[in-house]
Amino acid sequence: MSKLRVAVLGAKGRIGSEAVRAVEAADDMELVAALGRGDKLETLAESGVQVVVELTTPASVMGNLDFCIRHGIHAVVGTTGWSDERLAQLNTWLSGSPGTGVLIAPNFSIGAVLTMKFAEQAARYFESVEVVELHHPNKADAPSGTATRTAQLIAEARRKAGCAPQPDATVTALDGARGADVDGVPVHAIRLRGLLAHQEVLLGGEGETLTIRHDSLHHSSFMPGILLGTRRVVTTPGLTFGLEHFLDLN
Ligand SMILES: NC(=O)C1=CN([C@@H]2O[C@H](COP(=O)(O)OP(=O)(O)OC[C@H]3O[C@@H](n4cnc5c(N)ncnc54)[C@H](O)[C@@H]3O)[C@@H](O)[C@H]2O)C=CC1
Ligand SMILES: O=C(O)C1=N[C@H](C(=O)O)C[C@H](O)C1
Repeated sequence: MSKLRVAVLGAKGRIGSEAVRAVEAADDMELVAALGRGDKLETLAESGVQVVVELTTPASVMGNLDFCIRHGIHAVVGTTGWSDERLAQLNTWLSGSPGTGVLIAPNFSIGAVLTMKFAEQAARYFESVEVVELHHPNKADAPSGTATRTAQLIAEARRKAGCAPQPDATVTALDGARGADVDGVPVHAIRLRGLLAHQEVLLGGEGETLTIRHDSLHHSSFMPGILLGTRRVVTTPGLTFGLEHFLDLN
């Protein structure tokens, strides 16, 4: 059987360099390009690549995906910074390239995907819910893509269940003291040397609390998800948002 031809964009970055090693080690994949900032995207077309793993920056990702989709190259995207406008733009591009698949995964680690799922399930049973994400201090964006997605899933679950707004009697607060408001869910971002990527979802009801916590202790935690996404995206045209769609979670 022929090997899947894979390229990594952001190949010298923290997660990109780990992804290069993971693709090289996968028996069913061949690494045909590993590009960093400033490298020419035309190299991709010449390499005969089938799937690009995009792990760069929010400023670079749209240009890279525009190129991939125009050339019918599937993409597995871990880069953060997704807005409704950006997703709509991607859908427009994809409609002009039927057969091309793009997976955007706010988080590739199975534990983080499960944290989001469990938080979504628990959200309607508790009066209060807040998200705390904790990352290494070199992270460029806050709150994390994972925390933003978690809060959106929680908010959607609470809306569907007809939950009342969360109790919060705060009248005066220093800017930022109550975190960022993501769809009505407070999200707090901590940056601390020694950490990698961690998240807690705190839920509170009458006389009880529930804490769902996940810790990524090494970038290797993201690799099984990246490899799974790479194998599945070639047979999944259009836009898929979230690795959970490639996992049998129901
Ligand atoms: N979805 C997930 O599971 C994960 C997502 N991430 C996300 O991945 C992104 C990268 O994270 P890190 O590796 O920690 O950052 P990093 O800063 O270590 O790496 C980014 C790399 O991309 C390069 N780059 C920038 N523009 C480029 C372009 N146009 N073409 C090729 N390379 C380009 C940079 O020079 C840098 O080497 C961030 O958005 C981060 O939040 C990180 C870890 C897990
Ligand atoms: O920048 C990181 O490191 C990570 N970014 C992603 C995010 O913003 O959610 C995934 C993970 O948290 C690691």
